[in-house]
Amino acid sequence: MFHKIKKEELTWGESLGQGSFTKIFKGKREEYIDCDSHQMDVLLKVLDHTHRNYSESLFEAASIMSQISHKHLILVYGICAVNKDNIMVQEYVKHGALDIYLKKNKNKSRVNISWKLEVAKQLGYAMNFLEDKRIVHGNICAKNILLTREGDAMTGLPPFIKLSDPGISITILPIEGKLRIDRIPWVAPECIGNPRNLSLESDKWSFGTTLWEIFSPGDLPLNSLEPSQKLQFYQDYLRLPAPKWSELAHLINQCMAYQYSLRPCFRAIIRDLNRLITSDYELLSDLPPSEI
Ligand SMILES: N#Cc1ccc(Nc2nc(N)cc(-n3ccc(CO)n3)n2)cc1
Repeated sequence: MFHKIKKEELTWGESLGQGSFTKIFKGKREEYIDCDSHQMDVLLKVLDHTHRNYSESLFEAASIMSQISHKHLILVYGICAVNKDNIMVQEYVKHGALDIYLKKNKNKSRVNISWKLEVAKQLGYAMNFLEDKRIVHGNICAKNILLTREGDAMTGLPPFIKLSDPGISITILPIEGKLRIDRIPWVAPECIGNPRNLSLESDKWSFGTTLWEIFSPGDLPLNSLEPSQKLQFYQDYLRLPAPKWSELAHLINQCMAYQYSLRPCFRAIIRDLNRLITSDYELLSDLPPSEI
């Protein structure tokens, strides 16, 4: 399962924002290694009291991430459950979530095509690792990608990302609720009607949507649609607006195949991303970065 962390070990810092069910805070964790104390930065993810009934889903998310370790997966130290608070304690990632970073750096030259391809490839490695272990993540999106290193185009230092925990699983969200529709177009079509269809294949669909997010300058897909129109999008087998770069559009559409057996495995996705990386340089000559 996961390590139980005592309240006394934790010191609370500033609020860093909130998700749909949780609030996140910076914190410090006191830990004793061979009897002298060490203070380390941690991220405290607190389940809202109103969603206390979702606590076992938060524990499940922590448990999944605690069972495995990989350089592109977030390190979860454990859970601290005190009176009515349920807190997931994870490593503190310096630059936070990718969706916010992309918005903030929308037209910065630092976040160029090779930067985005590197981030996409690292996510592919994390997903390939999970696929090899037959572990379903269930909530792949730019909000759950964390940036440990911004990278530096001058020195050629690439960015470095870690995939965060999946948070509250869609399988326990009420079927009629808006909360599940809000996850369109990240959640695969086969999971909207029956979330039990969450699978390694549905993670591939979400990867496709996340690729679209990474290459769209900070836009949210289908953001302008009402919930009913989002459902209709799937019923009409519609596609996200294709990026101008046709090879990228092709890869996104392969991942977001409505027929889940047609979605490529992550080994194939990584191979295709490597092809884009090598082909990318001819492309640079004729399109400004924001026009991909
Ligand atoms: N300004 C600012 C700022 C915000 C957050 C961090 N750090 C961090 N560390 C983690 N381990 C996880 C997260 N998350 C953020 C959203 C989610 C949802 O998954 N996680 N943020 C650093 C700077």
